[in-house]
Amino acid sequence: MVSNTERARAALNAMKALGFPKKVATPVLKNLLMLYGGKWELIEDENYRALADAVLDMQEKGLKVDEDTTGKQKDTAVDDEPESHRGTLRIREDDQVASPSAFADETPLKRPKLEVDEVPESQTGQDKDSKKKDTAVDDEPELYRTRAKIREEDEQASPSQHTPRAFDESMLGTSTSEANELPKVHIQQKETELNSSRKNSKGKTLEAPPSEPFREQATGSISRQHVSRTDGRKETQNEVSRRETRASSRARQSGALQAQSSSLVVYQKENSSANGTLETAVCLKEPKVEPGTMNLQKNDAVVQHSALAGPIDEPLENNSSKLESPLAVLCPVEERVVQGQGSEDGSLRSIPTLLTNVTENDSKQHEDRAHVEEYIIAQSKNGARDGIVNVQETSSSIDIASSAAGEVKLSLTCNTDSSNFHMPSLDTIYKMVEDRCLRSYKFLPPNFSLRHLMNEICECVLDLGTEPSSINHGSYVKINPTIESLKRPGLQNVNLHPSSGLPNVAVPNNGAYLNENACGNDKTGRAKKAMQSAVGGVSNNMPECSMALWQSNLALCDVRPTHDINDISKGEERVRISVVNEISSEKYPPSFSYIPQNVVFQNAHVDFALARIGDEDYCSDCFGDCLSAPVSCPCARETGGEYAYTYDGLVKKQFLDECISMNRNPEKHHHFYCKDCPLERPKNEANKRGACKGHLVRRFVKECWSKCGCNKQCGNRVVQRGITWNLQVFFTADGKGWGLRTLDELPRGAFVCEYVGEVLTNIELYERTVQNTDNARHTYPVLLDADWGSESVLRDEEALCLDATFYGNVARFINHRCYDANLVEIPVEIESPDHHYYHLAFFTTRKIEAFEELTWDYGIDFDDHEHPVKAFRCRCRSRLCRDQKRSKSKRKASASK
Ligand SMILES: C[S@@+](CC[C@H](N)C(=O)[O-])C[C@H]1O[C@@H](n2cnc3c(N)ncnc32)[C@H](O)[C@@H]1O
Repeated sequence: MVSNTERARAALNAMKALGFPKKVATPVLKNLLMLYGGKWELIEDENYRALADAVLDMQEKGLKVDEDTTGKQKDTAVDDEPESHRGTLRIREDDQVASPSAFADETPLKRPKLEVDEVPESQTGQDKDSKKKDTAVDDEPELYRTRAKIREEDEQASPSQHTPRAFDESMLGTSTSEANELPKVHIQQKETELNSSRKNSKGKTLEAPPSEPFREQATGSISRQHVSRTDGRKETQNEVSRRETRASSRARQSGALQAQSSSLVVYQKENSSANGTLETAVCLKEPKVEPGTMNLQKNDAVVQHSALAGPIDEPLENNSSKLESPLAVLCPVEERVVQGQGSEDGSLRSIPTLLTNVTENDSKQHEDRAHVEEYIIAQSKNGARDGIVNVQETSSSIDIASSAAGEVKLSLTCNTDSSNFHMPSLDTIYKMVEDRCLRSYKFLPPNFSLRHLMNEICECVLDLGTEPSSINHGSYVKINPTIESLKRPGLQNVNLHPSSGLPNVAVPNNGAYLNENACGNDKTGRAKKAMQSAVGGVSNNMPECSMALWQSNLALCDVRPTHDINDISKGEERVRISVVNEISSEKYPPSFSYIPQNVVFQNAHVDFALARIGDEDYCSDCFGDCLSAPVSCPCARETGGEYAYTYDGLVKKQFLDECISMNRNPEKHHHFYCKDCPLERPKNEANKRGACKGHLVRRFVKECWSKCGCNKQCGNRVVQRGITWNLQVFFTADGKGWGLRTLDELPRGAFVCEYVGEVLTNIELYERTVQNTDNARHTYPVLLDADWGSESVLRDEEALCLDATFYGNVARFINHRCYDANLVEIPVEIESPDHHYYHLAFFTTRKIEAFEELTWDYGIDFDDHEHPVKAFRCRCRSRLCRDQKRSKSKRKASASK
């Protein structure tokens, strides 16, 4: 028996003979082997044709990338290219639609073919000439010559198989019998490209009667490829059966996975040729097999394919009764929400379907699992799609189906008016969804990846579905999350983020099974891992986009603690910050991510460039401790030439008094009124924009920093050294929830902590609060408006605030106290001399006893109903409580009426 090593060597040698170096061919071979589930015969078939094609595809892809990087290069390349190649580029450029390659980023094997295998009969003489010229071997780029060479070898190696020749002139004029032997996918794809290219590159459509569906496709925006015959000729029965026979034998080799997809090709082709309407499925992957004839159950799937099966760009037929679906994708009858119904207006409906395939090599027990993502857009007239596609009348749906053959399919159905629909690239979809999730849920760990989540979902379905106790082979899970439903509040007892939302999940047949196993009790723990990996390993910090499946299971499982009660900062601070609750049974504060320093959420402009720090803003000449120097350095300029701190690291009395006074009696201090207030700008849309309410002009402390000559122990560096006192998060006894207290006695003027959170633009904050339909309990965001008066116009990205709701430090636990709070916030400049961004540091307003609660005055106007965060009923118990005063005056007013 020939060993794998020998087979690999032989394959690489064959590639070498074709001019592909080992280092190029090796990774492709590996990929292919994975995709083929270790079936060497598929690779060796036809003198390694599949491998050669894959290598070529990869090279071709590389070529396109190069071309696309510079416009100039692109133009030049196009001019020298054969028409067919040019066409492919044009499709991308002109139609602004993701090209096949755009969907095939994951693996070169996903790239569709670009061969000239056949030209439609309707092609004009002029076209033929130009085609001949374009494809003449002499004019071909090396890539094409190599392809031609492969084809020649193929023919020599297995002439009986009628392997198509590339760039054979005899194939350019008409559909020869030889050309008819080509795998249909190649032919039709090529035709599409040719037609598109001609139209796009020469500014006119040169061929084909408009009645042909593919013409519409090539010029429209919905789809770039399809697999229908485009020569206006219906396939003869002989051709169909010959093709099917071929496919059948190939399918036997390659297994059910390939055959499943292939069956669709047959179906689509037959219907398209019979009908010719614009109902198209686009598959962006190249099959190595032809339409198959596996004995599949009829299930009317709109789109089916596999990692190994190829571009299926054929028009779909209304009458879907002939459409065959994979054996395993059996939709329980009760799950067929809509059968054979169209959109309400009867218009075309586009159904982007996202598929993730997981191929298992049985013998290796999951070792050679290959994940391949594919993209298909299917369009069906009048929604006549009964079967596995679950059509929601008004919203989108996601269907998951798994097969005994190890295939997991996720299909996403979106109802839309398709008249101006064009298919975006998978990557742009991922990006947009991630951006939206981030905007809506605010709580995605930085490494959250939708792509990863998709793969993990498939793996989980597969793992759970292949558990011995499972009864769900061929089962069908229906999930209908819309962005809105994702925002719905999460389960209360799950201890997830308060703003978590759940998609609606229906789990026919095996709901109980999933509940038992999805919490990580399955053998592989993959379900739990999926959760964690999708959100960056923090399972309990699940964002709203997590699936209800996982969340409901969490409720039944022992979940990981939300926080470490010994140190809520998880070691991020210099001191440990413990958590205690002596009042209620709530063990931990609600989930949030602890960060010791501010992080920019998205659009905030925060510039730490050293070059921006001018001579007047740092002390290059200082050495050691600036406070000990005989003369104050430039860093003291901000505080009138005197440092703000004492040798003991406390804020000096005079400066502190001034800051306290500003907080307690803001009306006595200078306010700045913007002409165009950034706080009012976002209200434009709602026509609620009002006049600037004024911003208190505050005093800043400026600390020395990296550009300065002094050392880290310099007395003018306090806030940047972080928390030094022992603090504790505790549950308050007076109904304020969690709070922060000191375990040490604190002197007056001591730095306690900084308010740390996400740096948002005010627009982002506005969007957050407006979108906060589920009333997530926000901590109080703080405006960084202390120096807005120094700018004539503040751009949106410079009008910033801090929000600690989702990411923050201990300061998020500091409760409010009206007027006589024991902490005062002071703006501190550290890294950046511009005051759009600065640190907000809390200093003690008086001596504070150990175990005293720390408080600060949020500056709430309890009558201001426009504040982003709805005011609470104040329980500060200060004699000067503004809320109490308000209540009293309200009571008085109503009593006097
Ligand atoms: C920044 S958080 C403080 C931490 C919060 N207590 C907790 O449990 O997470 C602000 C929230 O605490 C509560 N809070 C703060 N000060 C309060 C006060 N004086 N009276 C009543 N509730 C207060 C309010 O719910 C407010 O929205």
